[in-house]
Amino acid sequence: MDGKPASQYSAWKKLQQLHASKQSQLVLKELFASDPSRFEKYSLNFTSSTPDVSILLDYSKNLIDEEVLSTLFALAREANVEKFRDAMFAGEHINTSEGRAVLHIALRNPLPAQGGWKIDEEGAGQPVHDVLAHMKEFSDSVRSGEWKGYTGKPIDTIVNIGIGGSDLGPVMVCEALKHYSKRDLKMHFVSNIDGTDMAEVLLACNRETTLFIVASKTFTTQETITNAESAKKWFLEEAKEQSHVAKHFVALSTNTKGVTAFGISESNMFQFWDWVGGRYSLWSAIGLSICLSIGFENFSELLAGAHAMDKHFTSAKLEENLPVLLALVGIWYNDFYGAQTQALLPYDQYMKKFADYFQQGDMESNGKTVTKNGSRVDYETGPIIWGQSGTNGQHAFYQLIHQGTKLIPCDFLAPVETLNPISKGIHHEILLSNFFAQPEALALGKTEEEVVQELGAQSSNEALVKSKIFEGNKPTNSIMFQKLTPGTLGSLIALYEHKIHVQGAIWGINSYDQMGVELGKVLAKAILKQLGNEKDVSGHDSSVRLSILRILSNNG
Ligand SMILES: O=P(O)(O)OC[C@H]1O[C@](O)(CO)[C@@H](O)[C@@H]1O
Repeated sequence: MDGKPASQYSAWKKLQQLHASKQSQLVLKELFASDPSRFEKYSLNFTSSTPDVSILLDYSKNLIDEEVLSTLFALAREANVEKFRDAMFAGEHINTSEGRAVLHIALRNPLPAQGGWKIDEEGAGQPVHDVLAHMKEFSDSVRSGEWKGYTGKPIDTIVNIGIGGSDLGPVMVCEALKHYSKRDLKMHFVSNIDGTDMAEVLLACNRETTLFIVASKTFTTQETITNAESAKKWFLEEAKEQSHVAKHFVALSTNTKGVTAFGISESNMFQFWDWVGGRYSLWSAIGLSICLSIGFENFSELLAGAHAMDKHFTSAKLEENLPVLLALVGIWYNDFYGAQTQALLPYDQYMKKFADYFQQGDMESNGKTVTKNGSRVDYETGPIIWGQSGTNGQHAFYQLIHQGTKLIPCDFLAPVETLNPISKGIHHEILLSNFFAQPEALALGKTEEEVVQELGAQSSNEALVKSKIFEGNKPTNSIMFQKLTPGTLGSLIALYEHKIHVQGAIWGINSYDQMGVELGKVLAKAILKQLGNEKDVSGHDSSVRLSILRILSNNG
């Protein structure tokens, strides 16, 4: 909680010893063979009735036994994980470097009168619900066609302009909940400063029927403001009158001054607060594009699903707490087995952006080298997050997971029921068969004897035999959920958010700032000023200087 280095905990030291002494005994094939109740022991259910959510976490295919697991829980206790969690929920300023509370959980918290927590932080109660009411009113009127563009036509295209947390959450959720979307409302997301991003989207837009959402917590982000200015210029080329902007541009921000200076009136602004981190902001006004796509009721269900997971996280004991479990087994590989990465592999095409989303969520949160009190860590912190939907990934990178030299812990996720049971459900059956087969293959592998038997006469080719051996013993979690509903997605996102929180607490780092993205931004601004004239190019290493000069000579 106070930024104590994790390596100083006695449980940490014991885990180092356990890793050294037990590695050869932690063999999944043998662990399953010797304990028929391993699945019952190492699986957990999360259920909620409103909204209806059912998630099964099977963590039996991890390189753990009772002793390892109980030491991991001891580590969580020694690191005061529960206290740190409660501090977040109470609105304490756990983002110490910026002196801020971390209250994305307040965005999905019902009012205290309706069973929510009381949180003493400006904006965290009624104002959240006032903004939600504004989002409902606005999204209802756009979706019903009541909101008209400057020539009196209803809106049929939404363009969300934002980057990082002001883009990735809305993109991921809109994609994941497409099944629930208003299909005749086209959704676009522009994030990159590369003009290609905006130019290609504008080709698909009609000025009379397009609504631009400028999403930026700070309203100073270079990419977003430049893209928004270009969109406004494009719009005014035909609309002409500045007053028409009000029908076609809204802003989601904490910065009222910046929004009004851009030319968007306060009435077209949806507010949020500095205690909402960008990468945790999809629950806030930043979710307006989600609301427009799937409707306010579904958006509310998404929030309720996350709130249900918040309740679980705050009330379940550590041993039965899904986020805590994911965090602890992650630490086991990250810090003791030397795993560098963690793959997220959803067997649900709607969730194809899930790993992209948590790349920012996890890596911007826990990609830190100093603890909260400023000492350099002498252990590994946040993992590299990556992945894509199954079965596509199987035909791309699974080879390396199965037979490469790197240990890659994987989380497999899949729905019991599909939303698209085409061809009598055969697609889903095949999908699920792969979802079960991969963790099994990763865990059990294939021995030399099995390969020899399989190859028969060809087994005299030793090199061939060796190439077909699967060492196995690769750890995985399997997460099965009933169906991809808004509520379920909300719970799943909150599950991973809290996993990140627990890991950050144990590592003693601040998971809620992102100083590491600043230096590049500052340098880019300085270089931008030099891109007009050769004489201005100074202060760089030779590689940057000569490359800039090459661009300048190309520009004549
Ligand atoms: O919403 P803003 O202020 O435009 O910031 C966008 C993104 O930029 C960052 O500050 C850094 O890349 C992210 O944390 C944030 O999500």
